[in-house]
Amino acid sequence: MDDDALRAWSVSVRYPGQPEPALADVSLSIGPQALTVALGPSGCGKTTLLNVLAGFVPPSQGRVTLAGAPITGPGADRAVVFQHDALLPWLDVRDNVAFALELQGVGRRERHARAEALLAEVGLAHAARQPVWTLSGGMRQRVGIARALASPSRALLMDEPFGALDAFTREQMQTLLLEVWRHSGRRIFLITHDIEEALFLATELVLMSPGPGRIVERIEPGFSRRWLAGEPVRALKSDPAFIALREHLLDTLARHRQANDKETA
Ligand SMILES: Nc1ncnc2c1ncn2[C@@H]1O[C@H](COP(=O)(O)OP(=O)(O)OP(=O)(O)O)[C@@H](O)[C@H]1O
Repeated sequence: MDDDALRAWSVSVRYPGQPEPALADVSLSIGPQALTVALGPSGCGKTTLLNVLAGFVPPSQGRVTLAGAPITGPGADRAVVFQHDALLPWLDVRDNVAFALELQGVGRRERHARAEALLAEVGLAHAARQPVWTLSGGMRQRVGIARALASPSRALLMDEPFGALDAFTREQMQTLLLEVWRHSGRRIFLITHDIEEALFLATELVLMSPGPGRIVERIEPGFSRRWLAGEPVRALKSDPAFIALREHLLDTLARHRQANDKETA
C-alpha cells in the first residue's frame, strides 16, 4: 500500500433530492508519481470525484486521505485548475501567479522572482507583464497551471483543463503538462471527456459510467512515460497499441450507454 497517496476509500456521494448517488463506492489511489485520469460521459460523477478529493464536497459514505491524514475540507496541499481559469483581470500575468505566493506571506521581491520562474516553466516568460485580457485561451490555462504550481500543493486536481481549447493548442498543452508533471513532481488527477487525451496522459486511466457514477474499468496506458522518454507525440497517438485501446474504450463506453439506456427506458 502506498502511504503517501491521495486516496478515496469506497466513496459514495448522494446529493439531496437526486434519485441515485452521483458516486457509488469509488476507490482510487493517486501515488506521488501518478497522473491519474478519469474519463467518462457527462454525468458520470467526474467533477463530484474531483470535488471530493479537493475537499469541496464531503462524501456521504467512505473517506478521503492524503498521506494517511483525513481530508475534511479544501487545503493548500491540493491545487485545483478549472476548465475556465479564474484569473484576476485587474492584475497582470506575473501578479496573477505572485498572488498565490502573497497569500503564503512570501515577500514582494521573492514572489516576483518565483512567479517569473514558474512562468518560464510554462513557456510564458515573455508575457509576464501583459494584462490577462490580452491572452489566448491556451495562454490563460498556462497561467492557471503556473499559479497552481505556486501553491505549496502536493497534488494538482484538474477539471477538463483543456476542454475549451482548439485541437492543436490542446495537444501542445498536453505535452506541456507532462513536462510540468516531470519537473514539479506533483501528482495529478485530471478529468476529461476526450479519449485520446486520457490515453496519452494517464499513468492510470479510470473509466467511469453514470447511473450511479462509478468506476467500470482501470487501465495503465503508459504512453506519457514513452513521450517523456523521447517518442514523438504523433507516433504515439497513431501507435497500433494506442488505437486498439482507443477502440476498446469507445466500445466499453457504448456498451455502458446501451445498458443505461435500457435501464431508464
Ligand atoms: N450540487 C449538486 N446538486 C445536485 N446534484 C448534483 C450536483 N452536482 C452534480 N450533481 C449531479 O450528480 C451527477 C454527477 O455530476 P458530475 O458533475 O459530478 O458529473 P460529470 O461526469 O463531471 O459531468 P460533466 O462531464 O457534464 O461535468 C449528475 O447527475 C449531476 O446532475
